[in-house]
Amino acid sequence: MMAQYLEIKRDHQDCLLFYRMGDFYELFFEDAKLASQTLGIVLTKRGKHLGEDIPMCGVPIERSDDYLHKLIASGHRVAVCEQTEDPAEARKRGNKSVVKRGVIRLVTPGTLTEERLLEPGRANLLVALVRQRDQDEKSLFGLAAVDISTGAFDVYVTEFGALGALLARLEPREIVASETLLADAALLGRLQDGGAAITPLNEKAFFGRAAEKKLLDYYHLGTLDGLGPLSHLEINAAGLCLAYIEQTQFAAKPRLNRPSRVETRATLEIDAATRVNLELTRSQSGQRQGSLLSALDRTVTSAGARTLAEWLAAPLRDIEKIALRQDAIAFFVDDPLLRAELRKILRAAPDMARALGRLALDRGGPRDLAALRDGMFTAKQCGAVLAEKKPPFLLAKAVEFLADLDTALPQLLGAALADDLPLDRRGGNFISAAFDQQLDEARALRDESRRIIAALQGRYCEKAETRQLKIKHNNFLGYFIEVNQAQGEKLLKAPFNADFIHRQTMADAMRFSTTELSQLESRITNAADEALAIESRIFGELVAQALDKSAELEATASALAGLDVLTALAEAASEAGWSRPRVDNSLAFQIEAGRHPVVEAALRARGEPFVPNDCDLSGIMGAKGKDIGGKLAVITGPNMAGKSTFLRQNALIAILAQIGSFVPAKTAHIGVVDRLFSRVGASDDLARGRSTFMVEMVETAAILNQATEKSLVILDEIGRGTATYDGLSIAWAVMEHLHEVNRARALFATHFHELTHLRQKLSRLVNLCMRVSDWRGDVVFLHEVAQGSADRSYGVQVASLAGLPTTVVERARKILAELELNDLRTPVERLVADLPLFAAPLQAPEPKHKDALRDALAEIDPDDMTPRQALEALFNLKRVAAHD
Ligand SMILES: Nc1ncnc2c1ncn2[C@@H]1O[C@H](COP(=O)(O)OP(=O)(O)OP(=O)(O)O)[C@@H](O)[C@H]1O
Repeated sequence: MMAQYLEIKRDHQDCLLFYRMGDFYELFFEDAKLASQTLGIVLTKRGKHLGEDIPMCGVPIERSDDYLHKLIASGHRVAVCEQTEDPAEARKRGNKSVVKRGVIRLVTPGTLTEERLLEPGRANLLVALVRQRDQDEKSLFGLAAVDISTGAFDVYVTEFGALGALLARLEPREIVASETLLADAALLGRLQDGGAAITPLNEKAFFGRAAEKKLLDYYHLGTLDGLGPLSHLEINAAGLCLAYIEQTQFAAKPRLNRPSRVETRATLEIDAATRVNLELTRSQSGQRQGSLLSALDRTVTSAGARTLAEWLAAPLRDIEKIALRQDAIAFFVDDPLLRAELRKILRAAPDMARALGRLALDRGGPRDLAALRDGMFTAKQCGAVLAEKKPPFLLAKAVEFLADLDTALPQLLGAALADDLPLDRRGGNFISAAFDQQLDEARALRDESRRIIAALQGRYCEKAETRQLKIKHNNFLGYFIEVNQAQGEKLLKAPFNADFIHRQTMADAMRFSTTELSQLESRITNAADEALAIESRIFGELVAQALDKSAELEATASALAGLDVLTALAEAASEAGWSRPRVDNSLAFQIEAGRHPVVEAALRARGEPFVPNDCDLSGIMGAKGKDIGGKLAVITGPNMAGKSTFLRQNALIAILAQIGSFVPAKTAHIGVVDRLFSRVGASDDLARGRSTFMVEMVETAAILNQATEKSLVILDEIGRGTATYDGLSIAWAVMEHLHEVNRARALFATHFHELTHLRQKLSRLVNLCMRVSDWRGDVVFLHEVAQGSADRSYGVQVASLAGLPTTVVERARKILAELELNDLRTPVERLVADLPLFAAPLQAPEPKHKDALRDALAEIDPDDMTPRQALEALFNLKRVAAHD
């Protein structure tokens, strides 16, 4: 057996091997040590290898999902090795022969399907990445994202610059890419940012024609035209993904939708840093709690929760699509009774997509079939309730689809499945009585035989003249008669031994059999086996029928999820008094009485009010109706006054508006934002050797390089991580660039009050400040945003509120008074007047030094030169150097 183990293990070095032995998966050698440590289970030993004890540990089959969950969560991959033949078959080859085994599946983070291994409210994406360089050596990436638990399959094409944003949006659990690609350190760093498992693949076999063939075979197509227009990059990425699925799933074939192209330009692009800063799906500490998603989520199904997370990760840019969602939400806001009724029905909707995914992989059970049945009925019910009203377009389409749904399958499942369903199908008893005549007969025989056993026990008691006789069952002996020692001695003798045949003597009992009992046993076993075989056949037939309808089932599941999200967004909007924003293609950004949904909810929980604030960054039209660009608001005010909250709330309102949701504001008018950037708060990235200041500058650079006049930019205290004048100068130049070049709508919070003087130069700059009142020397935060600039920072007062020792606070007051006396601001005012506007030297400066020597060197190709040519080249270089 060890030889077999070692042979299988050799092919799966990068996985822990779960080796099936009876009712356990056993692990050996290093695998056992690792698993026992990770899982906290006992490490034992079994036999010897090369003279050494073999470490071993095991997990029981019925709890293996829990153990798998822990191992995957701690970054391991697991190869599941099953017995591939009946032990009886192996015995036929001789008593010592080993049962055949083989790996049937690799369990990796991106290929999970089991309910207990998956997060209900989160997609479980596997991403395959390929690269292509164009003539300019620019990289383009093809990316395929598959969720084998639901069948979702999307393909994307993106540039390196936008790759991080796309990955941050998708949040894959696992990324597969070629070894060559992963050798690129910059790229690898970007892939590692999201914390996904990274799996290298030897790619050659999967590209080009091989990738095409993978797709054709998978979908049984003769030509790729059936998949719509896909580029080579998309085909390669999809092919790589399918290749990895094959490598991990072996014979099992997940049900996957056909790959569909997603245009990244159709959605609001939000880079990874901004997602983290704005705490969209997770708070800064990594929890769901405290994020926008958790404050917003009123969904009642897991599929709905996943869809909401997807919407929030990819807000739209198409104003028509946004309006369709808004119409549906408004409809539900206006009809709370209908909303409540639908939400009540939806609460019973099971996770159809994932149930279907498991059934397709032959990992499903009776409850998965029931999920399809219940899901279909729920969908029909929702459709009927909605049809009574006059719903807007998006919902009317759903009603139409649901009305046409054929109920033959759920009816069949309804008739076939028993009321109480076991989790596992192997034990049978999930098909209801009266569904199949053959099954009923086998079951009757099986159950009747059991009654006969009970009667037999009574008869044998009489025959053996004892009341202590029992008929029992175990796997080794089958059915047997058990009596105590004294009775056993008696049965060994005449006349009893004519009927009772001795089988086993135990310490305190003896076991017997009879010819009659043996015959009965085979009848019982046969009947039970037959019943099980029939149930298994019926299960297979039902699954086949369900899979035949998989496209319809999938569409039903997504209609239910969509309904859940739309009613949930209406629920959130009604609860918190949100309003429908006006979203168009202008450069407007006008929020009246906006609020931060997460901070407001936290304050409300503490019984404190949130102060709403207006914000107007709307673009200014130039002559001839041409947009000149958005406004740039500079916000000053003390720490703790609410600057960051104000900045973030406006970004969140834009995101909510573009997912089609209502927004926490009295009114809002937003011109669609193409990209959202934020540089908020301090964080360093020591793992990648970047200080706080460096991270800040890298993120700021990305903003200045990419923001357009349709973007929204949020900058919080740029330049504070370095010396005052360096910081001020950087912040100054950044603002000029934003105003003159990017022309994006922007909010800029700063402690450099000097920057407010730029108002004189920059026409679209507005100064805002957080109002505070000074009460007997103490600062009181009003959290109100007002026009104008803050007169002072109140830093010392805030420090005193934070509990700095009084001596330090007093000393700081004195120093501040000295500094103010010297009036450091005067030179800045002068600078504003004197410095030419940023626009003047906007063209990139000429390279400092034209390097002729370097150019000459670049032209030399040593591989292509004779020694004589090399010598000439050397002389030439000396000449160039002399002139330079
Ligand atoms: N509009 C508001 N209404 C009521 N409370 C608010 C409001 N805005 C902020 N707050 C409260 O003030 C606290 C501080 O806000 P915030 O972090 O936005 O201040 P800040 O000016 O950015 O401070 P710092 O400069 O120190 O980062 C918040 O945690 C919140 O409790």
